[in-house]
Amino acid sequence: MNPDPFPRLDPSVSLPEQPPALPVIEPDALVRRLAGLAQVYVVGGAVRDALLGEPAGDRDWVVVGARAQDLLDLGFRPVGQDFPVFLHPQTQDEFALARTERKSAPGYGGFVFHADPSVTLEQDLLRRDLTLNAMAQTLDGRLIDPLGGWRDLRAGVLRHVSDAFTEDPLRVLRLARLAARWPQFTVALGTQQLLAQLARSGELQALVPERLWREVARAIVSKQPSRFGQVLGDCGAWSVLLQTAGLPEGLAQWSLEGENRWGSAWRHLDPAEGLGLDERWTLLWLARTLLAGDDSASVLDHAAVLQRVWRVPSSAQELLACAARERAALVSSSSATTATTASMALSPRSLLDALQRLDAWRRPQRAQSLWALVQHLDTALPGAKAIAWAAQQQHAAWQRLQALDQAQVIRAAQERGAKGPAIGQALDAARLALLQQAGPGD
Ligand SMILES: Nc1ccn([C@@H]2O[C@H](COP(=O)(O)OP(=O)(O)OP(=O)(O)O)[C@@H](O)[C@H]2O)c(=O)n1
Repeated sequence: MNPDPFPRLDPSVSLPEQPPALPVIEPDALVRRLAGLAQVYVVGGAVRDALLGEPAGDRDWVVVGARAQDLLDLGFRPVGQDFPVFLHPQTQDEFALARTERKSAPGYGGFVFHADPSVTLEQDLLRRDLTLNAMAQTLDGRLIDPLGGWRDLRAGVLRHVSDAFTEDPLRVLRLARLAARWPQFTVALGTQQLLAQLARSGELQALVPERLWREVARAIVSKQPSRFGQVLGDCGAWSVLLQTAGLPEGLAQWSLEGENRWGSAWRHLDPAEGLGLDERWTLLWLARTLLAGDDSASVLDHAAVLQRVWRVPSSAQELLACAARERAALVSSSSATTATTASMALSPRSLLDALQRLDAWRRPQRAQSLWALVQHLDTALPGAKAIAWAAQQQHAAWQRLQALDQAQVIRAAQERGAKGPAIGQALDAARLALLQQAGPGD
């Protein structure tokens, strides 16, 4: 039997029985005026993070006892028509009228809101995703926690507030992303069932690519990214998301024939300190490619399609494309695929070709990213040693070539009457000569 690919980290959150005092919020003039005519509360992640003593992100507010016109009169800006959320004109904080909501049709548009001054804070908290996100605080620092958010935070449990959790498929990804942020947290049993239900429901197909990618991206750079993959894999959402983006079923499956290739690929990201989003994203796919064995050629092609569907930023797309090209070049060079590193010394010509493929002179940062990320591949994976070794040689060649006075080479070529491509050829020859002096794989 395979060892557990996801050993739990030591619990790092140890919280007292009673919630700590929350900071008093000093309202600005506009919030003070609003608080003069309605009750205002901070809700959601800002309260949760303050209780954990973690740096808070954006502040979201709930306003009870006001009408949309009251906020408009004060100068708040509506975020959309018929949606009871407004932006503070200076801080850009979101101020939402307390509301209840009900799903009336599949997809994103299908919500009916009910926001009027009679909706209470407790009713508003009930429509939220997780208990630990359904806490509020008053300006003077009083915690309002009718749904057991503190209890679950202390116990390290990600628990849905109500069955309405399933009304928004993004919540699957939000939950998985929070699990990656606090890897020691568990998912409550009933919540696991709702995740699986959502994965089966067809609702994940309606996710807007930008929102989907935003969650994936945040998870990839969080504390233990493999927990994100694991939570999505366990509930079946991962395969649905990949298949929706066009991956064939066999490649999209979270685990196959007793093997969990996706799980193993995600695990590469856990110790990937020092790597940014683009590098980690590429590492995930490269690891999955090497784990694919015979199917490996198609994995990176499918990745290229998926990242267009998910609107992955171009810098990440380009890095993955570089990895795909380098891998193809290595596979086609038979010496590089043999098991021993001694036989994998790349010739000066092939090193120079690789630097050109990587466009290393114009995009040195991207080449460095590729060289760095492949060092995180598990060397037990077929082909991983060859890739890491090739990257080291390319990096060493690149460093050696920094000694070349390119301006001088260009001047000398011009003095000989060279123009256009001939100058490029002169540079190439000078670089090759320098690498040859140093010897292959030196
Ligand atoms: N799909 C969603 C998105 C948000 N919320 C609720 O709205 C709050 C604010 O959402 P958002 O600002 O997107 O996230 P936070 O939880 O505040 O913070 P994080 O950035 O960690 O997600 C959440 O805490 C949660 O109560 C929800 O119930 N369902």
